[in-house]
Amino acid sequence: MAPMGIRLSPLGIGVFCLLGVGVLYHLYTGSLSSRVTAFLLGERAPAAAPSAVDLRELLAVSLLAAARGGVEVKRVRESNALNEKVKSKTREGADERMTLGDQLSNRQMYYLIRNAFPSLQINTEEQLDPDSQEPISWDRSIPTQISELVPQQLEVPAESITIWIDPLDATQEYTENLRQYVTTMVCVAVDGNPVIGVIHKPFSGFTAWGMVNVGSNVKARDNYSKTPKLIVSRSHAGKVKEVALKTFGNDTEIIPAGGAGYKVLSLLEVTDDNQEQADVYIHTSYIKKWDICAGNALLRSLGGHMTTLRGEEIIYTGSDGNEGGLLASIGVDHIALVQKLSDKFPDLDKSSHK
Ligand SMILES: Nc1ncnc2c1ncn2[C@@H]1O[C@H](COP(=O)(O)O)[C@@H](OP(=O)(O)O)[C@H]1O
Ligand SMILES: [Mg+2]
Ligand SMILES: [Mg+2]
Ligand SMILES: [Mg+2]
Repeated sequence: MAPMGIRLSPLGIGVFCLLGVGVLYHLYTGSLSSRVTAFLLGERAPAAAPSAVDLRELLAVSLLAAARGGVEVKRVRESNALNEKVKSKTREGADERMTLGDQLSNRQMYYLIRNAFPSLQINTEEQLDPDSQEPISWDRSIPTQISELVPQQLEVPAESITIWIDPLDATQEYTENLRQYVTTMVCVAVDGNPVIGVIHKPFSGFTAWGMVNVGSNVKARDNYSKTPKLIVSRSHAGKVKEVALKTFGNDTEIIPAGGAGYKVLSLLEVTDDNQEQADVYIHTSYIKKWDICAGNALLRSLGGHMTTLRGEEIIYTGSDGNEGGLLASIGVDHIALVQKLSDKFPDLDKSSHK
């Protein structure tokens, strides 16, 4: 009989003893004691550093970022207050322009991704003012088109990821009000390989995305011409026409167009008005990785290729520049194209076509 007339049931004693053993075990292993200590000291428990990131989440946030950036791009263009500046010169001496559209889109896109994934490496074209951060957040929802395609998490180590953002591709054409060429782009590279690409057209609302080995919302066309129609830069042409005509013949059709994103879309079956079609995209001068990474991932997700003119894969880590020119194709023999180029230009090297 217990004191003061309380009777302890044997079951109650058993449960109490088990709880006691559990508490002692947690204290011993330290997990509870550290949490109790943190609580007593008023500390917030540190969030576990996420060492793995779900690629489905990265695709979802990339789509949202491209769309949010696009809203700014469109709004600024429609306001007609572009606040255009020359920020620098290209190696060839052309003006590199930047507008309020580039800057505001950059801020939205960068902080949306940065706030959702603070530990990831993000490389974006425009500079950010650390004093005016954007308190934008992502609700972590994954669109059904993605979750249906990939029901399971696709985890990769956070350290393996590099994100490339082009907040406004075809700035030159944007300033000329050639709206069809303008895109916003996000790319996710894993160990330097382009894996997720998003290209969004702000003025039509069209978006193309692809994830390598997973799928895409667009397709390659059914047919590509054996005498390829080439698409090239209209504002940073360099020696591309000379190279194109000498390689593919003087009768080759060449389409000058703005934007690296736009030119990749021209190789695909795209249900968007104001989108020309071509068979091969060639660029002979220097170009930055944020201009080409999304298109590279998108093409790869559909079985296409984007390489240097020499056929080398482009690695999306480290320096932001691509030196070896660009050759992009799908549905044709890419190696044969590389061979054709090097037959005509045996001395084609990293510096000869800037
Ligand atoms: N020689 C060069 N040097 C630097 N950037 C270049 C370049 N050629 C093209 N680009 C960039 O690549 C993108 C597509 O160019 P183009 O329309 O001439 O094909 C543009 O991106 P932005 O508009 O994002 O700056 C442009 O600035
Ligand atoms: Mg660009
Ligand atoms: Mg840009
Ligand atoms: Mg630019």
